Amino acid sequence: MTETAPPPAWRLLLGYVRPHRWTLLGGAVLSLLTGATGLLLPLVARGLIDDLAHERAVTGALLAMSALVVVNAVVGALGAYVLRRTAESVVLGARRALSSYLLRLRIAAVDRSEPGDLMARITSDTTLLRTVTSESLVGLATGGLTLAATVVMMGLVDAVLLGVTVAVIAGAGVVIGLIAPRINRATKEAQRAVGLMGAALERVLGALRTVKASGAEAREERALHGAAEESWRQSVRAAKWSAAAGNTAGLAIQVAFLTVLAVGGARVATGAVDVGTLVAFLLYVFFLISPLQQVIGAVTQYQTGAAALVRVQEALRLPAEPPVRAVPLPAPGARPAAVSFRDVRFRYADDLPYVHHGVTFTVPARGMTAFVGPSGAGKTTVFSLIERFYDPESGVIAVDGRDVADWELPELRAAIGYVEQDAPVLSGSLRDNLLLGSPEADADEVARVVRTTRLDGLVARLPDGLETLVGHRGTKLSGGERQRVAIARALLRRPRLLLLDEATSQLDAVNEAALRDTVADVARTTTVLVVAHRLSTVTTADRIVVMDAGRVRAVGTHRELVAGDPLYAELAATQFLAAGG
Ligand SMILES: Nc1ncnc2c1ncn2[C@@H]1O[C@H](COP(=O)(O)OP(=O)(O)OP(=O)(O)O)[C@@H](O)[C@H]1O
Repeated sequence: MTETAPPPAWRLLLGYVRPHRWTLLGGAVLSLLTGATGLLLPLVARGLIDDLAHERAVTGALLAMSALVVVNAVVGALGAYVLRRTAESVVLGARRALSSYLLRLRIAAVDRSEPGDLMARITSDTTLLRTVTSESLVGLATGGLTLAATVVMMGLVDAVLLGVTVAVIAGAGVVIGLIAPRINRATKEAQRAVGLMGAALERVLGALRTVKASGAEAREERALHGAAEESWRQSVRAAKWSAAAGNTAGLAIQVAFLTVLAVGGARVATGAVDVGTLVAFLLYVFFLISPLQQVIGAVTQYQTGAAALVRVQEALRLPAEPPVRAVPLPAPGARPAAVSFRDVRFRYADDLPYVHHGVTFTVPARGMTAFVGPSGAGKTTVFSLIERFYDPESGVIAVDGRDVADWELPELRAAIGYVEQDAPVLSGSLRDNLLLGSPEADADEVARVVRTTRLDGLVARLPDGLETLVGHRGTKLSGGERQRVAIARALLRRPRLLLLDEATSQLDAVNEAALRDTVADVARTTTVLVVAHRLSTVTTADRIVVMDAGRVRAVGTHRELVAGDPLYAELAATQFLAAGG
């Protein structure tokens, strides 16, 4: 992977804001208008008092004042709404981009990340873009404009005093320049701690039963509290520097006021300027307070947003698969797929040992092939490579004689039905789970597959049938039921190639026999690869591939291998039999 320097945060921010630039501009104009109508009010009030003093009719002035008040309130509310809405749209844009991207992440990237941290980046970090959009960008624009206008006015009044003021403000700028990176760093650390907390939470909630059964609540609690406290500590640090930055504005104005008073007083004494000019100038110095505060606020807010943006961007730089386009599933009766591995070498990461040291085998279309071998031999990895969850370092993996690297990913995966060893079931209804990989399957097909996987008894028993919610990760189902759901889900895709990573845990004898018949039936029309843990599976297989320590050591039928391969003979005698085959 070539590493290019990440673009600066402001560029990233503009990227997210660009689609909303016109509404943002509209919001900024509305808030400027609100300010302007507010400024007009004293003028109209002065007119009203004038009218009263000269006993003129005040109706006009009263109407004008009322109109101004109403316009101020309405435009103010509208402006706030438009800005907030735009900011929410920026957050939405970032969340959509990030969630689409996370779904496309390469499995290797997910292996190296913490899901809880990625979740925090989508939820918590993107939220920080809200204020940076509505306050920072708009504050910088409106505050900057007012600041520039005031400075121009000051220049018209007296250039020397302007020089004094600008020098003081520049000093404040230097202080802010020193403080801003600290806010950025502290916010980044605070958000990192939020990510750690997400990861710690995910770890606990993903295995709450094990945590409880291990009596590990107190230790896990300490880890969670530690992350929460770290986030607090860093947020407080950021708050401290933000407060210091905020006060710099007030301090700069006080210093500017005193310096202008001293220098201006001296200039009045020498007759360079008159008292009126000095007073006018001092009034302008006070006018500076609000825009200066706005600009400094914008700078500090920006640091917070920039820190979050960098974290969002880090996630967007993880290796991902190309965007997928929907492809149809194989038509009923589509021909089964052939699979071959030629001298495949693979390791999960550059710093990990090789898992495949030149794996070679050929599986013809149709029929059942079982992979057996000691734990860790690299059997499941064969499936991961066929699905292209990972790419081999060398060698060729071919489906239908075509290198999987040349297949379009969605097309390759559409041809395959994959049942993982731990048979994951997603939260939602039973129907959602069955139709996950084949949303278009009709009721008859579902009913047929439910029958062949012997889920019909379960469905009949459940009060809501297929609509029953299965709970987080399918906790409301038994282990065996989860396996059957996973198999049914894969079968509904009418795969040309079925990858079945047999669970090491047992199904009950009746269900096991039924599923064996189903898989044997499927193997008549489809290519089935099974990572086998049961003797009953290998005895029905057309061929068996024996793997050991990342190599294929023998291929044959059960009868041939029992006679010809000592490792297989031993596995068959111990492991399979022990597993209840
Ligand atoms: N995502 C991963 N990242 C790093 N190493 C991995 C990963 N998955 C598996 N491994 C390692 O690769 C090796 C082979 O794993 P694999 O799951 O292919 O074995 P297996 O033969 O299917 O074992 P079992 O029969 O126990 O399921 C193991 O040593 C394992 O520790």
